[in-house]
Amino acid sequence: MPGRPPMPLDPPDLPPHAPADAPTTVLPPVPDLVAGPVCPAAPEPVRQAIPDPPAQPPAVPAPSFPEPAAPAAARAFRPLLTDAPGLNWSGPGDGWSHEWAMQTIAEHRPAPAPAVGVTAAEQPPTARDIELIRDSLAVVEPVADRATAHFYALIFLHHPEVRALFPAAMDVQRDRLFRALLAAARGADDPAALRAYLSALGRGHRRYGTLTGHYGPVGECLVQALARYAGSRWDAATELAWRRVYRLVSSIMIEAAEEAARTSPPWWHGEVVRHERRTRDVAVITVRPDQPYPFRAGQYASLETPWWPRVWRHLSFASAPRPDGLLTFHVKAVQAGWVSNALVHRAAPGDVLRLGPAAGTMTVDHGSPADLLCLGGGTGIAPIRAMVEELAEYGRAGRAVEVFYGARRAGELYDLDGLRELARRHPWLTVRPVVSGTGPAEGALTGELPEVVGGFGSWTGRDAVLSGPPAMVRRGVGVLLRCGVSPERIRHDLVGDLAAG
Ligand SMILES: NC(=O)C1=CN([C@@H]2O[C@H](COP(=O)(O)OP(=O)(O)OC[C@H]3O[C@@H](n4cnc5c(N)ncnc54)[C@H](O)[C@@H]3O)[C@@H](O)[C@H]2O)C=CC1
Repeated sequence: MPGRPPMPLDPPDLPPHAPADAPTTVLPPVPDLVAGPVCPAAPEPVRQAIPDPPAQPPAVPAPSFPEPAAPAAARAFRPLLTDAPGLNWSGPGDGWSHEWAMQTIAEHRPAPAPAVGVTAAEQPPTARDIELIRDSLAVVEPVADRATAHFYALIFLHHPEVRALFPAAMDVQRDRLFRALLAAARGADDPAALRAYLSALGRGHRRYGTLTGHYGPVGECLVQALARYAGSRWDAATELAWRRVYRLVSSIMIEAAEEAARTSPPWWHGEVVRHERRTRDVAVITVRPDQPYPFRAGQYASLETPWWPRVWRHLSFASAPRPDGLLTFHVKAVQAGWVSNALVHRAAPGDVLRLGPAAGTMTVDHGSPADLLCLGGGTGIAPIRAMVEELAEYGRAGRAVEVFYGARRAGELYDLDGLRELARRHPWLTVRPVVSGTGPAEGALTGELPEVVGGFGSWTGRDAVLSGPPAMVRRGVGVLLRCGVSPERIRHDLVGDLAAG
């Protein structure tokens, strides 16, 4: 058995870059804010007035499920990791982290009563509150790892019943929480978008087992942790600001979760029915959900594998809703990616995954008369493939769709045959493979995907969708803006990230 880490006063360092599919959180206030491919601030494109818009895809009716049903023909879940002392550094079940947490908390006893009146904390946040929150976050940012470790230590010590909702390894989780707080503070400028996002977040948190009663204690722990690490920047006005914002955030999430509980289960089970290795690292996985699963092309789901309990990873649907109800995902095994490696290298037909509800706003606007330009990089092609399928079913006649599909090597264009097959059947669709690395690239354009698209000249008047590595999306947006695409016509899955600069 691996030895326990020494007993430092500080928790282990966070990895500089969290793997794409590292653990996601299970508690409010905003843990998933940065975990998903789509962030809340995606602007709704300007809708044109057009006669007789084509039919939208029918929404799959969501039946009422008081409790999630047992999966049909499910294989028993056999977690790979049920006890990992070296990883499970945080939580009352772990002696090392327990000791550390006791020490840190003893140093800083919970603040007595809040310094502000209940009534004041119940008021909606003001613009000044948002400023105070941003100021205090700026102070906490350099010590974010300690602040978030302290936050979780407080939760796990004072509310140990909550520990079971979290993944065993908490390191990436800590990083996510703070980045989420930053993203929420930034998003406060657009209350409508933030509300939409928080509602989705509240619905999504049902899959973790989050209950309405968890929000209050979590808020208290958050305020205490921030109070400790905001140092002299913390005062009564800042505390009031945090309480108001937290109250608003949690009320939106709770309302959405309770609303969703009336019509849909907190999660779905999905049995793997097909597993195709397309390259060494990429698998295309088809899943049969145990109940009707409502979604739109361009959205994504959170997935949990049997091997890494409570570790969720976002994946886009790679096909439009179809009559047999099956769902397809494209997964690339990334370095240190627990979920992605399990899905690519271990999953097989018969394995049962868990799925959270569909989320994301990068859907096709069938009311738009504009031609559509799509940039898909690597497995980022997945939602674009789904959107093309949906357009084939419901798109308006005469709307041209151009897909640029980028990879580093020709052999990595794992979905090119399928896209070309679609293009053969639908003359409105053009598919252009783009290869950025050296090596043979027969039939493909060469160069970095954004620059290749920019080389085509003006794209004025188009709707555009981008999906792929964040750097590609960022550069792609810049190129499209320079090529005449209006900002409100550009959709991608990194809006919050881009807003961050
Ligand atoms: N699996 C899924 O359902 C989805 C995945 N994604 C994301 O898509 C990404 C796919 O990653 P990989 O397949 O490894 O792609 P990759 O790293 O192999 O790159 C794919 C394409 O993007 C271009 N690219 C990469 N970095 C670039 C940069 N800095 N500037 C300009 N172009 C750049 C490459 O030249 C290539 O054309 C991941 O970040 C994943 O999270 C996004 C949406 C859905």
